[in-house]
Amino acid sequence: MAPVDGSNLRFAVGDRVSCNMGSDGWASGKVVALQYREDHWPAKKTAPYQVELDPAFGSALIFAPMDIPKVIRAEMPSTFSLPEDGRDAAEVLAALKTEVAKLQDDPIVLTVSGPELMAVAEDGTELFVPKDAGPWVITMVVQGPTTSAYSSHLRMQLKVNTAWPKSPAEVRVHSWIHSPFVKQNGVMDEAAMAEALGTLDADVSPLCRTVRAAFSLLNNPSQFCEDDTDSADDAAESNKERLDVILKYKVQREHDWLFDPKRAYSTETIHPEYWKAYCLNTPEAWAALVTTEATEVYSVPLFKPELCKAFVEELDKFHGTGLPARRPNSMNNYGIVVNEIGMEPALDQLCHNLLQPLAHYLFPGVGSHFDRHHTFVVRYKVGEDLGLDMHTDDSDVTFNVCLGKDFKGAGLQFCGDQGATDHRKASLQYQHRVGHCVVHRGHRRHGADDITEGERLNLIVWTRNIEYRRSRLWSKFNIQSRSSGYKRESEPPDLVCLSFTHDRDYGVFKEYKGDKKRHRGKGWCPPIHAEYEGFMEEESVD
Ligand SMILES: O=C(O)CCC(=O)C(=O)O
Ligand SMILES: [Fe+2]
Repeated sequence: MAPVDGSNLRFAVGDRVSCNMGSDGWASGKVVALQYREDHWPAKKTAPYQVELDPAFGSALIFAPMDIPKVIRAEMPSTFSLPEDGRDAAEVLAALKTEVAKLQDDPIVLTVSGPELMAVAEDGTELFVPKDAGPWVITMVVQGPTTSAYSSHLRMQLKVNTAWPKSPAEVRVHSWIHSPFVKQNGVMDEAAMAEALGTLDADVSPLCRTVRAAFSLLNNPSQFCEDDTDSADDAAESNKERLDVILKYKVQREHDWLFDPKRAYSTETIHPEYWKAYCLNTPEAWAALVTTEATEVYSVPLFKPELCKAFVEELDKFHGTGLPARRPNSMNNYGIVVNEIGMEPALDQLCHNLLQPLAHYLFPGVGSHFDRHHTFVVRYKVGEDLGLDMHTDDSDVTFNVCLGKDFKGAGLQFCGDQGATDHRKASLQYQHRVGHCVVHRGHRRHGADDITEGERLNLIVWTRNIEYRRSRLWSKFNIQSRSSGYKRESEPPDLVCLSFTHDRDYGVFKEYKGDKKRHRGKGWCPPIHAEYEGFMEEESVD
């Protein structure tokens, strides 16, 4: 056990450190105390460090529960630190280009592009695109060996800064893979990467080694999980289950081309107006295409009717097989996550190639780069799910495309941004049109009105941008910071904007019917400090 004075610890009071904040990435700060204790802790419990985070991270006082590199480490060099070996950014970029060319010869790398400049948010600042000094992003599709639980193609990105290769690349896995080394946001665990890099020969280029290291962590997790082989086994099992469904369904597909990244979303299937704007990719072309439905809510024609029809037929076919489907979220009983039935490679192409430029035009910064996408279909029908309660999405930019079939009702009601004074004030009732896509920010409150006739299926793409989630802007809308950036509501809510799942005053305005009763008294909105004048909280039981 470490002596109480902390002399065994790696850092001293005043040292600059980075702390692992889970899916929020790393936050910088300085050590302010050693062997920290809180009064309510059991007698012998201490945390090795208390750390004061920098103002960019809210100046919070946190503690590091363990003195290990996964939890706390020496402050990482900033992306913008210039190389210490006398090179300038242009030289680093040239070296990177040579390395990328070598990657093309690596048999596990199917495609590679970049390096491209990326928008970043260093140390919690706003998102911005640096002019020429990096960081850069390299995008790849890598092939897993067919015998492993990870046999699918993996889309990955490497974020590389000007201190490369001294400062390692951040590896992001965009494809949905269960791995003990891929964090919730898709970033590969830095300490595990360092360990895996240490096992590889130094005679290949640093970029090839990075890819190889990531590959071995994903493919042989048990080799690196000596103390915890269970988590490696569980992850492998989950991958296997997922791939089993994909393989079983592969031989039963109605429209094989819908799964083909080269054919699914092409000039044959994409609405001609959208295709035109996409090919021109100028602000004028996008402006001519986009309809502004309300502030920050836009719509575009996206799919041809043939594509919508084929999509709906494919989903009907999948439902008919009885294969297990993963539901998109707890609010939806009949939708499915389409990445889980084998559509991920084709949807990657829709998302990263076709939708990305539109998002960049509509929401520069947050929409300028997508990391992961979570893509699913929602289904509403009389006798099944009718509509969707008011909510915000766990996405940064959401695309919602109506696939059909025939239906009445089912408007999409928009209110305000989470944490804004008009969060629960109505702003738009959007009417879905088959083939059209509505685009909005994830933090916008919205919900689907009940369907009154027919059946409705919509394809929903939730995109996420890791850099944005590291920025100050994100902490404003982040659910966990409800208590900080959240503004006081200006007035009582509009009835259409009330949520039976989230609101503390739903019962004051509306009756909880049927199954909704279980939510009474469990809401969080508005947070106490953001209550409007005259706010009354509902009684927690009937
Ligand atoms: O039904 C719709 O159109 C909206 C669905 C939605 O907002 C969601 O699934 O997050
Ligand atoms: Fe939503």
